[in-house]
Amino acid sequence: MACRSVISSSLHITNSMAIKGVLSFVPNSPLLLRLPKAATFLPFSASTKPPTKPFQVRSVAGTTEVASGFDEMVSGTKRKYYMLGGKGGVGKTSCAASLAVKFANNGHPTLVVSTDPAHSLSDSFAQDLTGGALVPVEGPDYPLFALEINPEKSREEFRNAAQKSGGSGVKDFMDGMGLGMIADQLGELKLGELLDSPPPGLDEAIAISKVMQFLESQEYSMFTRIVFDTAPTGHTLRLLSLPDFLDASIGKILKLRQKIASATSAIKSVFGQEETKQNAADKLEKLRERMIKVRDLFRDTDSTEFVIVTIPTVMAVSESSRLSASLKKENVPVKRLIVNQILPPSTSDCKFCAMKRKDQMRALDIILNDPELSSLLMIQAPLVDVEIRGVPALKFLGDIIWK
Ligand SMILES: Nc1ncnc2c1ncn2[C@@H]1O[C@H](COP(=O)(O)OP(=O)(O)OP(=O)(O)O)[C@@H](O)[C@H]1O
Repeated sequence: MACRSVISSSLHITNSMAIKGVLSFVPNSPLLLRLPKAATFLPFSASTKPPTKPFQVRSVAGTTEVASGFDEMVSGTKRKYYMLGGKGGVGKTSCAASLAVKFANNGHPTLVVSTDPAHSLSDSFAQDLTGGALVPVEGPDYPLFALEINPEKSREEFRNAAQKSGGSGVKDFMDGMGLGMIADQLGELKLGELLDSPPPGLDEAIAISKVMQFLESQEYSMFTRIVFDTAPTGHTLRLLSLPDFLDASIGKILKLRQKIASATSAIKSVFGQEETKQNAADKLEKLRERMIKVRDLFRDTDSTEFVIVTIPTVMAVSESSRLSASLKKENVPVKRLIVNQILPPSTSDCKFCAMKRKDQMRALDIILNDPELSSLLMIQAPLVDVEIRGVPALKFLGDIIWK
């Protein structure tokens, strides 16, 4: 009974949404888009108390809507990086994919990359993007390519290669992955020995090394906008603090190596061991320096921006606030906050919708009073009444969010 009432309420949400009918599926035909001539829903219904701060200036809907600053995001031909991140399931992929489509429709050859081990870019574009290579996305005016990096699978392949043909297999595999640099740096550390207990964060190292590949290789030089659909908050922060993580991992690697060395060769001269360790340390230090270069790039306000995506719930807002604080601590530029899946005011007597929206308004109020989040440009994205899949739907969402 309870279940039935939720289902009927959900249907009610769909029917009562002010943007209902904007996206409609016709069986056996492509997605039809009927773009609204003018958005008619207002940010607040009479039944919900508006947030205490002047919310309208940041509203996506209604007459007082303010742009997300897309003009600034799209201007200039110098390469720019956008990383979208936040709590799991809030709509990071949809927002990242819609931004990539928008860039590609506004003159930028664009690459969208997923570093989330649980990829959903393929689902979002309704296209198979797996395989770890660049895949062209059909539809936008300018080239749009997508890349899903699967760090866990890569590690598995790495392990297999090592088991099959020892050191050279590892080297070949790493070269193929664009990781030759890491192989060179770590070569003397006998990576095969470490595979049974890979240092924590190897996944992130693989992902970041792909980023380094973008920066250096000719193949990627055409892209003037690179959009990252990042893994949920925890992973993102580890990725951003990679040089620190490497410091810790380097320590672990050297300790492990020391253990192996003392167990297998008790008679080695102390001098010889020290020398090898010193070489290894030097090489790892070089690797760390390269990672620092990447870290600096991600902290470069001219070329990089981290966009936090959230939904209007207290839990998601709390996590976003912590993420914003951590990013600030890491000196990563953050300007925009997307609040996704906002319900329009209920135009019916649906109690569920009214309650839900009231809750959402409270969460928006918390954002506006949050010391970490209140200074960000808040972009509101409505909950739309169909799943956002495929380029036309992403274009539609992008035209709402990125103005
Ligand atoms: N504004 C919206 N209106 C309606 N549905 C939405 C909206 N934004 C996202 N969705 C839907 O919510 C689901 C989750 O979205 P998405 O995959 O973009 O989230 P995510 O944060 O990337 O998730 P994950 O952390 O699992 O990767 C998808 O089915 C997507 O179509």
